[in-house]
Amino acid sequence: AKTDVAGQDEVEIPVLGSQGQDLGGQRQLQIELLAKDNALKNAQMKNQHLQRVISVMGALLTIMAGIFIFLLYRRVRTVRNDKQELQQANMQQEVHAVRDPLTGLYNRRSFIELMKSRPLKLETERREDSADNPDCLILMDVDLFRQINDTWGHAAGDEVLTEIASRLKDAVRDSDMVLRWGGEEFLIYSPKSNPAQITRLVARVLHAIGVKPFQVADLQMPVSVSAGFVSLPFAGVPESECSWEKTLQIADMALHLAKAQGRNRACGLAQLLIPYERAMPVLECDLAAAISAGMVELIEVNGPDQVNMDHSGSGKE
Ligand SMILES: Nc1nc2c(ncn2[C@@H]2O[C@H](COP(=O)(O)OP(=O)(O)OP(=O)(O)O)[C@@H](O)[C@H]2O)c(=O)[nH]1
Repeated sequence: AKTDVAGQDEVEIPVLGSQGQDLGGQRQLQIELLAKDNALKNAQMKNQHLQRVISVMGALLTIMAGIFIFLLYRRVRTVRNDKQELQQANMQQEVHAVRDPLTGLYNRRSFIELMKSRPLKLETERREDSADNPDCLILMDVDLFRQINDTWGHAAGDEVLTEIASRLKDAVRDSDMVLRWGGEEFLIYSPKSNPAQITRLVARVLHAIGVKPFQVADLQMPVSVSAGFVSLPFAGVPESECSWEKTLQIADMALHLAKAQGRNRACGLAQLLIPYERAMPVLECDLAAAISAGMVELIEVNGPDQVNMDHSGSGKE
């Protein structure tokens, strides 16, 4: 301590001046830095939290999108399956509407539909060649089929019908139509066949059925058919006068004549030898009388020789 003029000691006041200010400033700076640091950490924590929320939300969204896509896929698949099933059902219905379920052949209904659409064709394409190349109807009935059923059982009978269908299809041209007319009756519709072709086709059909016994399980069965055949239009008579239904009735009469003459054969009615109006009433009542009276020309086709047509004995190999 210094002594002043009055002899009193001068007290040395510490110089806080700029040093103190520095300290205060540093502390302030530290506080600010800490505050900034805190703020940064807070911001980082908030950021991390936000990121976690975003990740969770993203995961949730992904899961939900996955579930949505899965459900959508299932729905689309179900709708597609339903549609396919419906289409298949419709197709089956269509097939059953035109096909016989046992043999797979066309059925009676499909033939009627075909005949309904036929007059349209008649007007255009058939005019020129219908006289030379008429269509042909061959109606067939399996011989003694009841005996086959009674002796070997209904299932064996069914197999015989299926095999007949297969042999008939093999015997005809691609353009011919083979139908199961009902029960043990079959029909071949052969468009545009001349008379010589018709006779050959009928012979081929009888041969296809009768030449080789049918193999059913371990049985060997001789099978034959009888047939009646006619041209359509019948004997050149316009269909406006003799419709396809009436023509088929005439084929049925010819078929019964073939049965009466001993089976395994076919009878065809070709030309009328007197006018249709006079021939028809006799023909419808008594075909044999109409033939012997020279009203209609008869064509006969024999089937192949049969070894033994009696099914009441055993046909086991
Ligand atoms: N297995 C089987 N039999 C059938 C079917 N449809 C009809 N039948 C049988 O066919 C037989 C027809 O017999 P009939 O009309 O008396 O004539 P048939 O014994 O063939 O004698 P003919 O015609 O005089 O040679 C009957 O026994 C019917 O039950 C079928 O889908 N399956």
